[in-house]
Amino acid sequence: MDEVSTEFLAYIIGIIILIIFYIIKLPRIGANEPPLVPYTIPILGHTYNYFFNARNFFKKCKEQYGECFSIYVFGRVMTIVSRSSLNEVFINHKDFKLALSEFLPFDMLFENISDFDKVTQLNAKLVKEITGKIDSYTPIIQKYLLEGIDKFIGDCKDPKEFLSIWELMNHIIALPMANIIVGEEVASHEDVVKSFGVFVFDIGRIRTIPPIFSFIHPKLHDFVTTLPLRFGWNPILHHQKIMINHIKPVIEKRIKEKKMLDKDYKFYNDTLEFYISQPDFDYSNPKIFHYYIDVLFVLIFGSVGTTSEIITNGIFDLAGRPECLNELYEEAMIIDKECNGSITLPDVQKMKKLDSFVKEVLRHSDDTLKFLHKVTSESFTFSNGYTVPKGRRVNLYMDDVLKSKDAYGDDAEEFKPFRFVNANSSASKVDRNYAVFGGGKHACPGRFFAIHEIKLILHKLILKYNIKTKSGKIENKKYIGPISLPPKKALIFENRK
Ligand code: HEM
Repeated sequence: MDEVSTEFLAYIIGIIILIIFYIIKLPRIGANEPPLVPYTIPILGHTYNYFFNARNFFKKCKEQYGECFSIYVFGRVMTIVSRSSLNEVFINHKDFKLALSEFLPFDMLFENISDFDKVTQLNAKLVKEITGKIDSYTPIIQKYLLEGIDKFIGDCKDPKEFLSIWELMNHIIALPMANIIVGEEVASHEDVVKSFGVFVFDIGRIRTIPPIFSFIHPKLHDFVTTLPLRFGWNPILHHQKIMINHIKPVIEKRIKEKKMLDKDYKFYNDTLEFYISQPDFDYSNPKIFHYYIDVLFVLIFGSVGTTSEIITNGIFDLAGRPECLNELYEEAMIIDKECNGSITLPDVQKMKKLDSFVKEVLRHSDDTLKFLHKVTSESFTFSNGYTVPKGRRVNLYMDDVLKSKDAYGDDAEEFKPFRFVNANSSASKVDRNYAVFGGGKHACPGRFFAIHEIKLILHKLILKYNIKTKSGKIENKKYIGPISLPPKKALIFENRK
């Protein structure tokens, strides 16, 4: 064969491969499914709009296609569910499951856990127990928050500029969280507290690769992103080692005490006691002990980064609005005077303006879509008649819920810090128009604890510092497609006179 005909053959084969690829990748939508929004570029589908124009794109799609519609992103169909149907996803646990593994390879990260549902149930039980004792934890939270603020922000007689505010807040709240979760003795080690603070960011590094390989096949993306793990780089191992080294001697000590004191044994006020008291707990069996260390890290993963993200958003929302900061300062001063600086649970409950502010911060978290689920039953039919098949990715249109004019009025888009002051609607209350903590049976059990801690730290920061954005403006969040992250801008802290 001469050179020209070889080239021609290669060209034809290339075109055939492309056509086959195109046919394989054509989205298939069943008869009764939510409509697929048309698109112009094959294979790419709606990926560009999903990534670079999320807010406007989903608004237009809803106006045109209604409550439920489907889009084609990263080589797969995804159904978007808006406000009226969204709650059906939360309450039908047999049909939908939160698809966390789409973001992180949990089964590879936490090698000692085989049943994540069991772990979630155990941690949910633990969190409900600590919520019941929130009053007894308040002095511990307060003590270590103050220690963290002093250590990481300190004296700002001369204004100080801080750049990585989310990391800063993570380090501060790691202190009270570590003291409550693993207890004061274990948390007295600096590397333990540091692990609490950086663990979420270390894991997050796996998430940084956008799912471009999913255009070929989702499994290829999973394979590529887990390559470092397959070659032995697991960001958890280092933290596990630290925790095992410091927790083991404390457990040994407590078990000895228990034997010696029997009924007179005084339970420590931390969640380590909860794990130790589980019937199958055995620290001398490495398999069981390492399993519980992983369970502990799942709790840290779900509790520290989430809380510090909202605190960070809150500080930016304050720093850009001096009039709001002043009004909250006045409320904080009155409460601080009444309790002489030592806050109790009823004092936190008195912070009505702060509670309303925190709720508005959460309402403005600004994720267009959130809570990616997967259909786990054969199919699910919404009350509007649309059916989604098994395996379908279902994402929730949070903007449509949290910025709903029906629920929040014509000014729903506006940030109004004191919107809820007289509304008898606290920041931790779950309802269908305020789904920031999920909904149904699995709604976040840590929300009372989280709001309590967020209010406490903001109260202490507002009392101590005047906080401003360096630019003097309200800073925008960072957007990665339909997901938002706190602004990555500088803040100035200055002591109050
Ligand atoms: C502002 C901070 C927080 C936010 C925004 C948040 C949000 C959420 C969300 C959206 C869920 C899933 C709900 C669902 O599946 O429907 C969840 C579950 C959970 N959260 Fe939180 N969370 C926060 C803080 C915390 C804290 C501080 C703790 C622990 C002290 C915690 C413990 C849990 C647990 C154990 C679950 C699993 C519940 C279950 O599946 O039954 N969370 N959280």
